[in-house]
Amino acid sequence: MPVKVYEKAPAKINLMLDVLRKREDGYHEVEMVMTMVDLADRLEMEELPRDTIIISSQAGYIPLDEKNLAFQAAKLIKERYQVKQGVYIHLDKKIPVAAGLAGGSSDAAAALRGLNRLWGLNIPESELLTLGAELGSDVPFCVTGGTAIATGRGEKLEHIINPPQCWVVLAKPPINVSTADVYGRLRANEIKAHPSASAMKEAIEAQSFTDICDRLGNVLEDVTLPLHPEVQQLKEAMIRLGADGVLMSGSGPTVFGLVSKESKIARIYNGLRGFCKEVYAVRMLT
Ligand SMILES: C[C@@](CO)(OP(=O)(O)O)[C@H](O)COP(=O)(O)OP(=O)(O)OC[C@H]1O[C@@H](n2ccc(N)nc2=O)[C@H](O)[C@@H]1O
Ligand SMILES: Nc1ncnc2c1ncn2[C@@H]1O[C@H](COP(=O)(O)OP(=O)(O)O)[C@@H](O)[C@H]1O
Repeated sequence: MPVKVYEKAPAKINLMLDVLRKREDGYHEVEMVMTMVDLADRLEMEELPRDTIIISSQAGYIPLDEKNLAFQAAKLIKERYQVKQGVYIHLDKKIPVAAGLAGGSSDAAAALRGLNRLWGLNIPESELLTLGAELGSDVPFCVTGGTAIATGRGEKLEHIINPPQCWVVLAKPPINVSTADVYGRLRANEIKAHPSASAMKEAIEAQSFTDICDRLGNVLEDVTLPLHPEVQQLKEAMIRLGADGVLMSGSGPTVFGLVSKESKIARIYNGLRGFCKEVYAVRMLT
């Protein structure tokens, strides 16, 4: 059995996000198309002989106790599979926190995958998905990665082919947005324009970059944009600078721009750096 394993935990973006209704359990029934981008945290997991979970990170602004989603993943797997050993998990954070990019969820998913290997548990992926759903709505998608249509509260997945390769420019304004607060403020029965998951699926299956850009849509923008006008300004700046399609990811506040031509990247990246410090130019993970 290995004594140390490594896992990459990539960020997700939502190419479309629709909310159908609020459920009795407080969650919202959603329809989303999700994919991964090449901006990733890195987890190092080392077995400890004693029954303990220790988390460390160079990022000063995330919890390192039981509030950390990687800690919760380790605790869940230890309890469910009666693992007596402990683990030391180091999180090399690269994904901005509370950004709408599922950094915490992807860390939890990477911990599930990594600990399955570290402890030789042979848990099938279907079971990792069930465990993931106990940790958060976005965790199952982060367990598998790829591109998927997510329904239910986000945990039911239908995998589809990846979009065609392109650049993704991400910009996170220096504000904090809470996912629970954004869903809490949404009036699901007052949504005027519902983006279509099937139209986005068709565009991806046709590998049409233009149609993908035309069909981007996220109803959570209805909540976050009026609350934080700088997100709208960032969207406008990205379009002005030449991005082919622009959308807020998840509950925000990160805005992403899809760009097909590499020659445009420097102008967009440098232009955005005038607005905000946290800008990344990465590839779509295909
Ligand atoms: C909006 C999205 C889009 O991908 O991502 P982020 O912006 O967080 O990255 C997700 O739906 C977020 O998923 P995730 O961040 O895993 O949410 P959870 O931890 O399960 O839930 C946090 C809170 O959001 C609300 N919530 C979440 C999912 C959902 N389908 N309906 C909800 O109403 C609930 O109030 C819940 O208490
Ligand atoms: N490993 C982790 N990385 C980042 N944030 C974490 C982690 N564990 C718990 N959190 C908490 O989860 C919340 C949401 O973080 P994150 O997953 O980055 O954002 P989002 O849900 O917007 O994609 C933050 O408030 C953060 O304190």
